[in-house]
Amino acid sequence: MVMEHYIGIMSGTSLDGIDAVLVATDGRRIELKGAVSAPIDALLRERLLALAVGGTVTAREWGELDVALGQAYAEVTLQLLADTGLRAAEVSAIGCHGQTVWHQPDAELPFSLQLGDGNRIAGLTGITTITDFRRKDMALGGQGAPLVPAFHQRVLGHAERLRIVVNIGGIANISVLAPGRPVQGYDVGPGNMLMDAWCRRHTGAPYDKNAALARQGMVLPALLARLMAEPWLALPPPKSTGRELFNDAWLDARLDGDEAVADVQATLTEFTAAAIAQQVRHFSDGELLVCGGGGHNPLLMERLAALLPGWRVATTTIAGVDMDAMEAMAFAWLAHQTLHRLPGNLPEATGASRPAVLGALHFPD
Ligand SMILES: Nc1ncnc2c1ncn2[C@@H]1O[C@H](COP(=O)(O)OP(=O)(O)OP(=O)(O)O)[C@@H](O)[C@H]1O
Ligand SMILES: CC(=O)N[C@H]1[C@@H]2OC[C@@H](O2)[C@@H](O)[C@@H]1O[C@H](C)C(=O)O
Repeated sequence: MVMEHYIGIMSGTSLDGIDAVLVATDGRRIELKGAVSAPIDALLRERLLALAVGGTVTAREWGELDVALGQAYAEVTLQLLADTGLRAAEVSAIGCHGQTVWHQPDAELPFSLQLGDGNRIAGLTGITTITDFRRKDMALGGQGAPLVPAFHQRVLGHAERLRIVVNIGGIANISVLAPGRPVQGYDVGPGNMLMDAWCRRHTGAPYDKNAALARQGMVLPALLARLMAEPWLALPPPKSTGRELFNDAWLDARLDGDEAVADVQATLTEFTAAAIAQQVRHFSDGELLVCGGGGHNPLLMERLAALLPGWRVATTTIAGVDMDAMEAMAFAWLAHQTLHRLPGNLPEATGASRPAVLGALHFPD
């Protein structure tokens, strides 16, 4: 098949910024050609956070955030084109995940909502733009997440070795790539979300850089046990979660209130590793390949290795796929699938009744 260019844009639940990549793909081979990251404007971030924890919002606020994000995604795309020297006409499509502001897969009226106006992206870039990747899967009874397992399988599946890819973004999700078996994939618990929120609340810094704060503290066993007792963690897959569950209120309800800041940070780091390890242990020993920002947290990586003796713990970068580009690459690949009317979801991961062509198309003309 012919190699075509696609752009993938991801701004994840950590709300740390926008990642955009340019790939060449024929659906099977995927080559990374360029990448740009841009911070999300601080005010925009605060407004989005307020929305993501269930704050009251007017239709006007809603529409403004949708447009502001669409504008930001378009600007990152134009930067990527400038950096790589490619013209818009040479890009087949953009796959833009958008910003998740609410995800309720198990409610009576399930939905997952991502903001970022695709009309604006298509209009400003001149490139066909695909958005809203999750709701078709949900319409078919699925969780609408995770969507990356099919892509993980394509780029990191191994003929003989069991590999588990864990994306540690705001939420942590795993893809179990077992030779000769269907891919399994589901969310396993918080990724950086609780660690980031605690650090931000007590130091003002957006995250605990290199685990400096956590290393000053001690794990509090009673608190760790209360965190691990969260019933969602023990639910069988398919399952997905988000900030709607793992937020400040959830943590505060489990604190005594007199804990030292660094001890809570240490305990949250341990909890994040333990919730991932607990799921990985269900499978026989193999390789655990980490992508997403959590792979840059040295304490988290140490704790995963310590909790999983017998597993080789490394980043996906070592296995050949850039850990920071992985998710954006997945949405570039999903755009390829949609444009060619091929399915993007894996029913065994999301629980949907069938594979489906995902997303909403916005043509630039
Ligand atoms: N040097 C570092 N030390 C500690 N943590 C780090 C470091 N670098 C990145 N991180 C963590 O990674 C986070 C960003 O991760 P990432 O970009 O994968 O999130 P995301 O795009 O929101 O992901 P998702 O969509 O999967 O939720 C930061 O908020 C921080 O917690
Ligand atoms: C609703 C939503 O945005 N979910 C994200 C989030 O971030 C990680 C995890 O939770 C995963 O389920 C998903 O993202 C990836 C890209 C996915 O769909 O596979």
